Amino acid sequence: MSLSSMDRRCKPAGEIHVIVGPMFAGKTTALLRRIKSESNSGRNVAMIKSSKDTRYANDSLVTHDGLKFPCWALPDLSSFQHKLGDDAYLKILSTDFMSWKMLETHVTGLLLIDVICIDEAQFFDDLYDFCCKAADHDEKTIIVAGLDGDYLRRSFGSVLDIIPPADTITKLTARSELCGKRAFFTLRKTVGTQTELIGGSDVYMPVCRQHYINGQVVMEAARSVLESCKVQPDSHADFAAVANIYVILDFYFIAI
Ligand SMILES: Nc1ncnc2c1ncn2[C@@H]1O[C@H](COP(=O)(O)OP(=O)(O)O)[C@@H](O)[C@H]1O
Ligand SMILES: Cc1cn([C@H]2C[C@H](O)[C@@H](COP(=O)(O)O)O2)c(=O)[nH]c1=O
Repeated sequence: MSLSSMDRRCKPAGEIHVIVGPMFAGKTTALLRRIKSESNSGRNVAMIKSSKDTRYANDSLVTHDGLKFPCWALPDLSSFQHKLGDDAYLKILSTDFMSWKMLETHVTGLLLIDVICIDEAQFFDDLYDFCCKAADHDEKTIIVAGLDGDYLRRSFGSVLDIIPPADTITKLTARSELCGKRAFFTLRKTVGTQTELIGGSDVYMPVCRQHYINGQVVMEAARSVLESCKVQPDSHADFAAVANIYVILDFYFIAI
């Protein structure tokens, strides 16, 4: 069998597109733009975000400047197909494209998903398996947006794992809140050290490389002062230490 006749028998292929960058870079805004253009081309789109993000209503995706779109808030991606219903998800049940076309005419009114957008991808542990299955076997176009790195610039969740099977990768940048230069990183302004900490501009700011390095030094100092407070609770030294943190932070975040 020639390659071109095999091609004709093949099912149409899916796609994976990945959008990464720090917080406030416009990843969610880019997803919304993409949804609009896909819907304008007549394709059915589903939007998924993580149910870990409880900042906004569970049924909407909201950008940092307030744009909204209805979405599914899910704890993991494997529950998507289950919630949506197998018929709606599995646009092509049969291996044969023609029999799908026949089936389609009988399933009127059923929402058949062509494009799946995933926001906050860093929170989904099953990202790799879901994206590969959906694109390779189920012919979906998957558009993934998420943080490539956490506040310590470590790889975040499984986002980097889907770079190899992706068709395209876009790294967006924000504007540094401290100097206006291009911001590649997210600085955490609070002393918490857990990797996952939901928040917006109250907790994080986008920064350039220089302000990331300086800011990390300041925050690490603040964290160790607070850590030392835990050793001797209720002492006068605690208040002095906490006061010091505010002086340092004031100096860094306001004076600079
Ligand atoms: N430091 C900031 N605080 C709040 N909003 C910001 C800040 N920097 C940029 N923004 C706004 O956020 C928008 C991007 O929001 P969004 O698409 O939700 O970003 P992301 O999903 O990458 O976090 C920008 O267009 C800008 O208007
Ligand atoms: C850097 C960093 C961020 N997070 C959280 C904070 C927000 O809830 C989301 C990112 O949302 P966005 O759409 O990209 O603005 O992730 C975190 O948990 N840990 C981190 O290190």
